[in-house]
Amino acid sequence: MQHTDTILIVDFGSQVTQLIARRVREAGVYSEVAPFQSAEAAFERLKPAGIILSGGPASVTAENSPRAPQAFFEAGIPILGICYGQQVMSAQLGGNVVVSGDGGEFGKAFVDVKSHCALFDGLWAEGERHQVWMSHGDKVDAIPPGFVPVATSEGAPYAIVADEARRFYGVQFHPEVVHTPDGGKLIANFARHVCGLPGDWTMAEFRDAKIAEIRSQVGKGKVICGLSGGVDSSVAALLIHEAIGDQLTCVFVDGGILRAGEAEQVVGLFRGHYNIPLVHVQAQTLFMNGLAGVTDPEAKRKFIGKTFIDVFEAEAKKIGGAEFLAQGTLYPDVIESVSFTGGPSVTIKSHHNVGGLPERMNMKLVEPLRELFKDEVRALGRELGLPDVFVGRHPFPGPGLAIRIPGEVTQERCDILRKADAVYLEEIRNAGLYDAIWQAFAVLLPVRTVGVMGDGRTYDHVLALRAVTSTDGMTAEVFDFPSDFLPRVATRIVNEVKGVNRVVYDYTSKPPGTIEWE
Ligand SMILES: Nc1ncnc2c1ncn2[C@@H]1O[C@H](COP(=O)(O)OP(=O)(O)OP(=O)(O)O)[C@@H](O)[C@H]1O
Ligand SMILES: O=c1[nH]c(=O)c2[nH+]cn([C@@H]3O[C@H](COP(=O)(O)O)[C@@H](O)[C@H]3O)c2[nH]1
Ligand SMILES: NC(=O)CC[C@H](N)C(=O)O
Ligand SMILES: [Mg+2]
Repeated sequence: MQHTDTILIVDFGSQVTQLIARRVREAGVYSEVAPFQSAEAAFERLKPAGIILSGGPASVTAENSPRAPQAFFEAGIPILGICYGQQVMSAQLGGNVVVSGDGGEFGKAFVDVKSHCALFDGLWAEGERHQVWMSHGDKVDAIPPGFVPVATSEGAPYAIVADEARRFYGVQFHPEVVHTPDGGKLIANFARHVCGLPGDWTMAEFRDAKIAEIRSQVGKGKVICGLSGGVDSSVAALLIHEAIGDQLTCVFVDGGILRAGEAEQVVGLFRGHYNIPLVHVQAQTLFMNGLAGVTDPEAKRKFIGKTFIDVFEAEAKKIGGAEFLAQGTLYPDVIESVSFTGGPSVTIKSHHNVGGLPERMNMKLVEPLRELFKDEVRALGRELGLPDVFVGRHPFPGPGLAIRIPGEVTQERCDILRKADAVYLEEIRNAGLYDAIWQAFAVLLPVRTVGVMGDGRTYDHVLALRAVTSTDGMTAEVFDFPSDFLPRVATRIVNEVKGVNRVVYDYTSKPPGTIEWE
């Protein structure tokens, strides 16, 4: 893709680098992330109007720690260094970085604005104090020639530094995370005001650029698209269909780990709205047999990821072969499974469509949504005219009910969970709460407790209910139901679902919990 008006983000391995890209896109400016190892090539290709250096886990003080290409500092374009990015810029331009003796700053902090710089235009004024989010062990203790400190914090005398002549800025905190309330505006000021970009980039442009990219990747080849009926794969399928028309076949897999009525609903809705060939594969036996005896969450995920691919490959054969497999992979799937850059960030869980993929794949991947977050995909879906029933659906993970049954997954347990989950979702819809919640589901625990029903003793499963709000699935808050709601659901479930005699609610936010239990 050739873009003018681009910002290049150099990734040093931070867990939140893509959030920088997202904030820049929110400011109406296109941006691309490149790992520091290949940043020079990306620079040549994009000819960016500005550069942002990300945070990262390394210490600038360590031997052989990553550096930015020195030529970037001589290119005459604005640079914003964030955390590690600020530290590396300081080290490379003649300042100094030390490991702070008192262990650093982690979490909420405040900066005091000491003097003005272009990042603050229309936003912050001298003498004000603002909340930011810090996560650093090292700090800059001498700034390079040309820089002045423009804001300080308790733990970082150089919380924000600026060299207005060269348009270089460094911040020790993370403006890209929501816990820095004005962070998005600081990044927008950098992208539009400092770099002088118009801020007119839109999802419509993303759509056009991706369609061109898909055409050039696929050529005359055939594509199989794993379609779950979720918003991600539906958007991916539409985009690919716009690009290559009848070279595309969609495949919906029912492995017995779907919710009640889901297969009929998805296949019906999709066939009702679109004229795209859709194969409905019944693979319940294959999945259930393979899951027998598997209790480790990562082993479940890897088995499911591999089995999905086996099914896709078998279907590809039936249509005379397909060179490409399309998936609705999003950025959060990627960041939690593997580091985006192959760099040093840590694996949290193997999403079935990324870290759960088998090592040898016969088909090449087409993943047009790989850089996007869920709410951006929803915006793209609306852009493509996807009906609200698809756009507004709660996310549902590919490994489905299997990762909501800690311990062994059996047909019987899936059936119990399916029933309980359906009651919970029905009550949520009846209460008009579906759209206020980001994701809601039940988890069947491998724990039995004693109860009393009809004067008899019961000894049955515990069911946990979860509901969260979120914008992108990277962080989540517990949903606060009206006080009569959960008791009503609990009563219905215990009365209607044989095998469950106790219901509990999960109050854990993400972090420290994840949304799913496995
Ligand atoms: N039952 C399924 N059949 C075929 N492909 C699937 C199935 N479940 C998941 N996939 C594939 O795995 C990808 C990732 O799943 P994921 O759940 O993240 O996305 P989604 O289902 O499209 O959207 P959502 O996150 O809203 O549920 C999907 O985009 C799709 O390509
Ligand atoms: O397609 C998917 N394949 C997976 O393997 C997978 N694991 C988690 N999820 C979904 O991702 C979001 C974040 O979930 P976690 O906080 O549990 O990581 C939530 O929306 C989860 O439902 C998955 N989606
Ligand atoms: N978040 C970061 O970029 C941290 C930078 C560096 N590793 C430090 O601890 O200071
Ligand atoms: Mg899904």
